[in-house]
Amino acid sequence: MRIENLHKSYGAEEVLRGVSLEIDRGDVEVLVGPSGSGKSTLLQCLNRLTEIDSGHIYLGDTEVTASETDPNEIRQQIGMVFQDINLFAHLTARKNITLGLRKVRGMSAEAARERADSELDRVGLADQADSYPAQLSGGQKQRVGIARALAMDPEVMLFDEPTSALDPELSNEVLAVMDELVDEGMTMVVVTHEMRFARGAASGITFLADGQIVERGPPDRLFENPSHERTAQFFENISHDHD
Ligand SMILES: Nc1ncnc2c1ncn2[C@@H]1O[C@H](COP(=O)(O)OP(=O)(O)OP(=O)(O)O)[C@@H](O)[C@H]1O
Repeated sequence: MRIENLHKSYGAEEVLRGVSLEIDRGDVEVLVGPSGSGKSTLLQCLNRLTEIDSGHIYLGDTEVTASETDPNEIRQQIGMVFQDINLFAHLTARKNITLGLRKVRGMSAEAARERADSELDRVGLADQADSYPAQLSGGQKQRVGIARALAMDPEVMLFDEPTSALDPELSNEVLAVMDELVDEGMTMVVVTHEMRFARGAASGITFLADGQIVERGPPDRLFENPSHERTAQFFENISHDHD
C-alpha cells in the first residue's frame, strides 16, 4: 500500500496532516501514538470507511481513493477488525460469515457454508459455528470478526485495537490468531497498545502524534533507540502504564 500526503479534517480540527507511508506486501505495520493522534482515522481512510480531504492511497496499481473506485470492493480487499465486536446478535457465528459471502460475493449457500467453516477452523472456532454471539466470549467474538474479514480473501487486514476491550487471557487468544496471520505472510496494519505483539510481529512501527508521522522504523530501533524525544517519552509512558 502506498499512502501519499493524506490530509483529513473534522470541522476545524485537522486530524491527519500530510501522512505518507509505504507498506510492502507481507509487512506488518504497527501504528502507535497518543490518544487522538489520528491512528484510527488513518486506518479508516485506508479502506474508505472515512473519506480523505486530499492525498492518495494505492493498493498495488489501484487507487483506493479514486472517485471511480468502489468502496465496497475495496472493503473486501482490505478487511477490518474493530475494537467493538460488531457481530449480528440474531445470527450464529457461521451465519455472520456466510451473510457477506452470499450477499456480496453471490456464493451458493453450500459454498458459503464451506468457506465460513474453514475460516472458523482457521481461528480455532470450528466447534462454535452454531453458537450465537451471546454464547461466545469476547475473545471468541473477536475471532469470528477476524474469520468474517478473512472469508473475503483480503489482500490486507486492518486491526483497530482488536484486544483493548478484552482481559489479558482473551487478548492472548486473539493475538495468537494474529500471530498466525503474520506467519502466513498476511499484510497487516495494526493499531495496538500490545507492545509485545509489536515487538514480535511488526516489520515497522509508525509513531504518530498530532496527525503527523514523527518517526518510523523497525521495532528494535524504535524501542531501543528512538530518534525523537517525543517517541522516547511515549514508550517510557506506556512501559510505566504496564508496570
Ligand atoms: N467521526 C468523527 N467526527 C469528529 N471528530 C472525530 C471523528 N473521529 C475522530 N475524530 C477526532 O479526530 C481526532 C483523532 O481521532 P482518532 O480516533 O483518529 O485518534 P486515535 O489516535 O485513534 O485515538 P485513540 O487512541 O484515543 O483511539 C480526535 O480528536 C477525535 O476526536
